[in-house]
Amino acid sequence: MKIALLGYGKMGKEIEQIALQRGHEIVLTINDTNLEDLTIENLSKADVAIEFSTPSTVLSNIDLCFKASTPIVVGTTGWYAEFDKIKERSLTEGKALFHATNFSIGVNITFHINKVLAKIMNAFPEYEVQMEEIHHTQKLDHPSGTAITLAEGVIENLDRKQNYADWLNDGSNEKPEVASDSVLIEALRQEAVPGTHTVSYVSSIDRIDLRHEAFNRKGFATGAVVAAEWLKDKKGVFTMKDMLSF
Ligand SMILES: NC(=O)C1=CN([C@@H]2O[C@H](COP(=O)(O)OP(=O)(O)OC[C@H]3O[C@@H](n4cnc5c(N)ncnc54)[C@H](O)[C@@H]3O)[C@@H](O)[C@H]2O)C=CC1
Ligand SMILES: O=C(O)C1=N[C@H](C(=O)O)C[C@H](O)C1
Repeated sequence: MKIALLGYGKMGKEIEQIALQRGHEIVLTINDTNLEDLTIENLSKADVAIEFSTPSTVLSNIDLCFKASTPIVVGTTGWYAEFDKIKERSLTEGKALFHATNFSIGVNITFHINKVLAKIMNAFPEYEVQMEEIHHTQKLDHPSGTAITLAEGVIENLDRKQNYADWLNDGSNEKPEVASDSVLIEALRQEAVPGTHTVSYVSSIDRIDLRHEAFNRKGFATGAVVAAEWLKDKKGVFTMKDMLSF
């Protein structure tokens, strides 16, 4: 498969290694030093594009891939406010889009358990739910896309929670008070952490933690390449649940 890598930073480079190991060819790599190569003509030479760039560049990259009719796998986070518009456009124009806030199998298993646990906790109002995400200091968005997906899983299944609140705990501010129907997501930034997410249920007598810790970026990168292989000849909008069998 011929792959275009839109975003050739930490994730783009990790994806390149996995793609080559799986027998694919990288026909285009884009970062902020060669944007002149980011053309519809170049994109149309790829069977699929894998997009891990920045929250401020992802939408124009999706637009270019749609114009080139190149299926696109999007891992970039921090753009989901625009998701409904992009989905609508993809469906009406017959394009192919695969998106996920987290491509790792371990996190997707965690997403599933999180929903089951939230449903169980309806019967136990003495537990308060809270969330924490820890990432490297270069991360541009907060809370992480994964934390938002976890919060959505709680909100869909735990009747006493209706929304989430974001707290970037960088030492300059106090823990905010949040309404009782809100899940607080605490975002911490620490040197070189690939991504750690914890959903906690805390009562006055004990605490239950559901925690996923990525040791490196291989899980994210492998998931993105497998998603690209899966997407290649499809049209429509897909995510990990469509590809995984649980
Ligand atoms: N869904 C998932 O499983 C994962 C998602 N991510 C997300 O992927 C994104 C990228 O993460 P990293 O690789 O760690 O960031 P990074 O900062 O290391 O790399 C971003 C790259 O995008 C490039 N870039 C800037 N403008 C561009 C443009 N117009 N078109 C294409 N590339 C452009 C930059 O030069 C840089 O090379 C972030 O939004 C992050 O949250 C990261 C890991 C896993
Ligand atoms: O920026 C990152 O690094 C990561 N971003 C994704 C997110 O926002 O959830 C996925 C992973 O946690 C790493």
